[in-house]
Amino acid sequence: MNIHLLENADNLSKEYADWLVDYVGKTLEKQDRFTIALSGGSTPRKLHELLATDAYKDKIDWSKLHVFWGDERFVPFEDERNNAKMAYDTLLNHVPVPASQIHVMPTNLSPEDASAEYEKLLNAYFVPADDPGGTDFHFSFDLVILGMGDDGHTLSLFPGLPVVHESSKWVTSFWLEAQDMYRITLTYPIVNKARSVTFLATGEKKAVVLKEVLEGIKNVDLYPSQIIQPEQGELHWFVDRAAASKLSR
Ligand SMILES: O=C(O)C(O)[C@@H](O)[C@H](O)[C@H](O)COP(=O)(O)O
Repeated sequence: MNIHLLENADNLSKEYADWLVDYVGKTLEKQDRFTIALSGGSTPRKLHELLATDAYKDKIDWSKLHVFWGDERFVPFEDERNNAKMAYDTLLNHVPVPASQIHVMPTNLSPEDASAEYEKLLNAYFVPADDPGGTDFHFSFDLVILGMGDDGHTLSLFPGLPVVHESSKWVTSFWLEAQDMYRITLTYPIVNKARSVTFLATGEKKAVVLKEVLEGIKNVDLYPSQIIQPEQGELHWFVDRAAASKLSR
């Protein structure tokens, strides 16, 4: 695991943007597409806005990006809570990713149909045609960007819910009582097959839970972020000083 410790949220966005430019560039020297799953929440906003500035826009070959989401609040696209809307407003409306390569989690179908359709799409992207059962399938996304809630959740894997352990599907949906809405989310097995997984966590409200997630006893029901452990890929945590303030190292 790699921990990138930055002074504050602005520095973190800049460090992450530089890391991303480098990683996308190196990956595209070896292959001609880059698959990325974006996160919802508020933390990635600054990063998105930075990537959309003139200073960064031209450093990434956006035409090669294939964009997905890690999870979605099951509200219409126009709703301010919709994760895809946030990403369009802050980044995707400002950079030239071909529309056919942007794969929003649908919220205009039933939650079950939406997750089944998204899973089918991921299958088509990641399971080699000569290995339909996916038995020799090593990697999914080139990059998954994740956030972590103050309660230790990531994606829509919330503490104490069965969805944390879902392993028979890559995408699932469920009713989230606490927020009075359905959620659609990637599950841990497909995320753990990514080549690189990066968490972004800032602010003192995350300090206690970050310590538990990184240094505490493993208990994924209490701290679902702990279930994210790439099998063969890299795990990076980008944290600011406030979020890291309780870590012992
Ligand atoms: O849709 C969502 O709510 C998420 O994708 C969620 O997992 C998010 O990443 C964390 O809650 C962190 O959110 P913040 O960045 O706002 O702290």
